[in-house]
Amino acid sequence: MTRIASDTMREQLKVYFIMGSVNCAKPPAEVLAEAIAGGITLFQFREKGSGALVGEQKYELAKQLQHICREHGIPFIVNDDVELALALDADGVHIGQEDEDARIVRAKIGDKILGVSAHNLEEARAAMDAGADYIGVGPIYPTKSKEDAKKAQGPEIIRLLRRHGIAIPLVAIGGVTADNAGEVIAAGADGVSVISAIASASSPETAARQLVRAVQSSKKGA
Ligand SMILES: Nc1nc(C(F)(F)F)ncc1COP(=O)(O)OP(=O)(O)O
Ligand SMILES: [Mg+2]
Repeated sequence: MTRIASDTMREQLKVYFIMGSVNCAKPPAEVLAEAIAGGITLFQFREKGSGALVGEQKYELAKQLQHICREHGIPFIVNDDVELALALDADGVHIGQEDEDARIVRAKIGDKILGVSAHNLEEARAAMDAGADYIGVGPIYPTKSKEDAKKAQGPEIIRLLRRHGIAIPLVAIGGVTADNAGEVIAAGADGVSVISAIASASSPETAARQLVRAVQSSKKGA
């Protein structure tokens, strides 16, 4: 296995759905299947926050969601929990600044996809040096999906990183919706990552489809 090519990573980042059981009004498997039908390009299992599953229940839910992703050719990324990602042979992991060191995680996961959160130029450069395949930048807008989220920075942070030569695949996260996705792509993001915009929607399929359209039309306009 070799590391994912940047162009392939950029394609996969287009509409990146992140979810766990606490984010879903309907059964998570149903929400994920609908999101995939709506055209999401990547999925992250993020079982976190008050009421999140742990242990065997968390493992079983992850396996169930990974199976749905595999059936539809959608890469399955695990948030934070590197051991779970290895146990499931997931396609990759996402870690933040407060999680395990990126270099150590890269050594553990070999050529699997490694995503790293970055909030500024220094963190973005460090993530690249540590071998990240993409960076998650945000929160761009205020978010209710992450209890300890930092202050929203707006699309300007994306423009700043690109202006300083940060060319790595980059996904914007934090309060992104179909209404603001266009300005995030125009600022230089390769894709958008969402939790509640899809997970809390009455129709996750429609919500995903609207995000896909918003990203595609912004890229066409580029
Ligand atoms: N989970 C994430 N996924 C992304 C992605 F790029 F994938 F969109 N970007 C950022 C985060 C946030 O990661 P982190 O700062 O560790 O907080 P948490 O573990 O609570 O999510
Ligand atoms: Mg984390």
